Amino acid sequence: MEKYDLCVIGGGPAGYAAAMRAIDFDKKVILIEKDKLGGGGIYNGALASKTMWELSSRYRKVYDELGKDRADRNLDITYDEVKRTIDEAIFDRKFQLTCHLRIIHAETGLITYEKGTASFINNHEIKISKQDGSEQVVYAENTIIAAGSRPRHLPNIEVDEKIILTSDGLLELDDFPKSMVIIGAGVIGCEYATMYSNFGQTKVYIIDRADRILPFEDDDVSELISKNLEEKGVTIHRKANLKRIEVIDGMVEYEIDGVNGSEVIRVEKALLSIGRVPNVESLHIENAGVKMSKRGVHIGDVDTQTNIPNIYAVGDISGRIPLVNVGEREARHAVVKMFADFPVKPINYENVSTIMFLNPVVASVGANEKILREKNIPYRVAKVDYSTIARAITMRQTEGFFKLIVSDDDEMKILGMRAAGYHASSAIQSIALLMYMDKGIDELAHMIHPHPSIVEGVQEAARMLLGKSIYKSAVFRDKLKCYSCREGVCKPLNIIDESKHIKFEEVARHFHEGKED
Ligand SMILES: Cc1cc2nc3c(=O)[nH]c(=O)nc-3n(C[C@H](O)[C@H](O)[C@H](O)COP(=O)(O)OP(=O)(O)OC[C@H]3O[C@@H](n4cnc5c(N)ncnc54)[C@H](O)[C@@H]3O)c2cc1C
Ligand SMILES: NC(=O)c1ccc[n+]([C@@H]2O[C@H](COP(=O)([O-])OP(=O)(O)OC[C@H]3O[C@@H](n4cnc5c(N)ncnc54)[C@H](O)[C@@H]3O)[C@@H](O)[C@H]2O)c1
Repeated sequence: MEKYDLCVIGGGPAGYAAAMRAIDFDKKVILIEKDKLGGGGIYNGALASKTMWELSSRYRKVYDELGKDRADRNLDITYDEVKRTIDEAIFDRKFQLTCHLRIIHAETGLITYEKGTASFINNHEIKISKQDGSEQVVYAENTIIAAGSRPRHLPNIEVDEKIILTSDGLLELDDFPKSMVIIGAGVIGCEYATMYSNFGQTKVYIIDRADRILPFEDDDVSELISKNLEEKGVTIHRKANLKRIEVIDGMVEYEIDGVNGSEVIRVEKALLSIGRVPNVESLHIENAGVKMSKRGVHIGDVDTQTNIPNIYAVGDISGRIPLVNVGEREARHAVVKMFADFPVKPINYENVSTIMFLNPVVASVGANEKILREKNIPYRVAKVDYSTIARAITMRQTEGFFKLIVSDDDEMKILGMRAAGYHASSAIQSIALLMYMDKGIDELAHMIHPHPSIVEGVQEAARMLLGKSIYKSAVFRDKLKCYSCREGVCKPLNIIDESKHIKFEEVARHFHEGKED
């Protein structure tokens, strides 16, 4: 029986990162993948969907800038063309990962790649069941489970991936559906609602049982995204209870109880996007003695380690935060914990940055107001509207905001940021780094940022909290906000004496009437 220092189960982003980090420690590794190298990081997941989002956003921008009449005549796009672009992106990434793996194998002899389904015989022996029916058993000193997740189904909804689909089947369609209902207005639901409505060939309906889309986000984020979806013709069913959904004459008929009472609607396709579940079943973790977490929903409770000391769980299967960047981080961490001869600090999940690919992009790090209110943590907020940022004005993209959240004390420790708007994703990293380095906002306020740049808006937010912003929140009240919140009560900060307050609108009218320059 072949022996390895490390067996990695699953060749998605987490598994691949684990295998490559183990090479750094000169360890002998076997990477087992049952389907395609790259997993959900490439296929039907991050890379594929973001390629579609990029194309749909560029398409929509050109469409809007040309104006409907000209755009309708000149801007035809077919689903085949969309899929071709996605396939090209998939190929590029797949090609890179595969060639890289092969070269590492040839040059170091440390890594073996096996295609097959892995399952535990015990905590050191793993069986690989191959597509040709053959089986192989390997011995591993340590194992990392990185078997990922799959879309959650509902017991009363039969998914055929042709008419009723999940994100696994959506990109296999032959054409743009004329109409589609999306069940679940979380990240996947809202991202696909954005993409399909951007292309303008699909009437999109979106259902959530919560009272708003993206229910885990603050109201301002949710409202901005809802407004833009609705402007593009998306119907949002809020607080909706899906009573029935069935395929009738090749069409999807669904019935909801919502704020408008009971409604029955027929559409061409349905997308189910109500969360994901870990791929545990094929692994037979019980043979190795690995237990599900205390909550029973994931494995690997203690800083990526399972209850069996030589077995770790990383990425989506760990059930913490299902993101590529988190999976890769957990994977690298688990390998270091396993092989390093120095102490390793536990992973800090407080400063994970994410981007939701919507209209506009929403980038996040750390806590939002909702989380802090739920935990009863006092906080201060500075919110800067894009319309006050020079770069946004030059881009003629003035929709969006930066919301910087800090602790409600003299230290003003950064607790989180939400950035919604053009280039928002490139602005989040400076805050993530400050959080990682446990720094306050002083450093940010004093740096000299390039001009004009969108990150000047983040800096202005920091300055506003320190009471030294260029624009004062008491003047541009609808564009700048600075307040503190404690036990559910929020109070404005930096306010000019109310009795002396001059309305901005009055000055603006005077400016226009006097034709001042
Ligand atoms: C539509 C969509 C969009 C997304 N967009 C983003 C995004 O923009 N940014 C982001 O960070 N994340 C995004 N995600 C999430 C991201 O794709 C996942 O978090 C990431 O792929 C998880 O990586 P993983 O390695 O843990 O699992 P996976 O990528 O699921 O890979 C697990 C692999 O394990 C294999 N496997 C399973 N069981 C076995 C077994 N018994 N033996 C051998 N192999 C096995 C599977 O075939 C699979 O290849 C998106 C997800 C979806 C669905
Ligand atoms: N850009 C990104 O980073 C990105 C993109 C896509 C996916 N992802 C990852 O994938 C994960 C899964 O995404 P997701 O959208 O499937 O899950 P999600 O947790 O983001 O959203 C699920 C939504 O479904 C709703 N819901 C649950 N049960 C329902 C029911 N019975 N009827 C109606 N609505 C119901 C919930 O209220 C929620 O809004 C995300 O948590 C995210 O980490 C990330």
